Amino acid sequence: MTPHNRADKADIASVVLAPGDPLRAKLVAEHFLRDASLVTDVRNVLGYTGFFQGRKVSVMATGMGGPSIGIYSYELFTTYDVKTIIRIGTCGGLQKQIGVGDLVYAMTASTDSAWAHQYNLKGTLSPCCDSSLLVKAVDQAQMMGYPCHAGMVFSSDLFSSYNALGEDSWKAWARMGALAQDMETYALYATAAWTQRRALSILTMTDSCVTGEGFGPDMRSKGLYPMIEVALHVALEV
Ligand SMILES: O=P(O)(O)O[C@H]1O[C@H](CO)[C@@H](O)[C@H]1O
Ligand SMILES: O=c1cc[nH]c(=O)[nH]1
Repeated sequence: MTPHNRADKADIASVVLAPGDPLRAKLVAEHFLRDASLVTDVRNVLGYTGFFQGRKVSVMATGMGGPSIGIYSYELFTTYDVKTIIRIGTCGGLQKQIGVGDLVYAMTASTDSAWAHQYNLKGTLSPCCDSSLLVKAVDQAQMMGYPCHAGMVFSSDLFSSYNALGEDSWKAWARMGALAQDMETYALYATAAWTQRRALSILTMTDSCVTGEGFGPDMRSKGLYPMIEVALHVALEV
């Protein structure tokens, strides 16, 4: 147990899928896992453990933003000895070739946060995903016929245009090649690096900053199924 997780250590699998939204964790447990049970609900941040094709898998929400996923991932990697976290998140699209619903794999993350200051590095940290997870996820998407893009994502402390620079705040990051914007990948990858564990962020592009297109309310759960399917099949192989 931790201040943020009431599960017993044995109740958390060695691989955890990690959406921001607690209700997405519930959806994965109810629609994709067998024999899933709720193992933690501290602060209504829901975590479940069940089985996917015979493999024990946990799915636990992380909340929104680096500090929030930082807490949950740190506790999972250390107290719970989790080996692999696969984030299943949504993102804003920063490039025109990325369609609404496409998968974005974060090879590395850039950030506007001060997250890496804690490590006292004499430079700039560019944390990256685990390459073996990335290769498996690319293979899975190709086999399943889901469009996917791999590259750098921008993990911000701020949601999209909710900031003083407003609507065009993402453009400098897009020019530097960021595929998409989320809020958690940087802190997750840095925490995985610090604890010497493995992580991959698989994101679904739900809101294009380029075109203004996005998922309607009905697609905000069903439209995430390809990402969930890919993540679960990657989990089978780790
Ligand atoms: O859909 P999730 O996983 O929460 O991810 C994205 O959605 C939230 C913002 O709406 C942020 O957490 C962002 O990173
Ligand atoms: O961070 C996010 C997540 C979803 N959509 C966005 O525009 N930004």
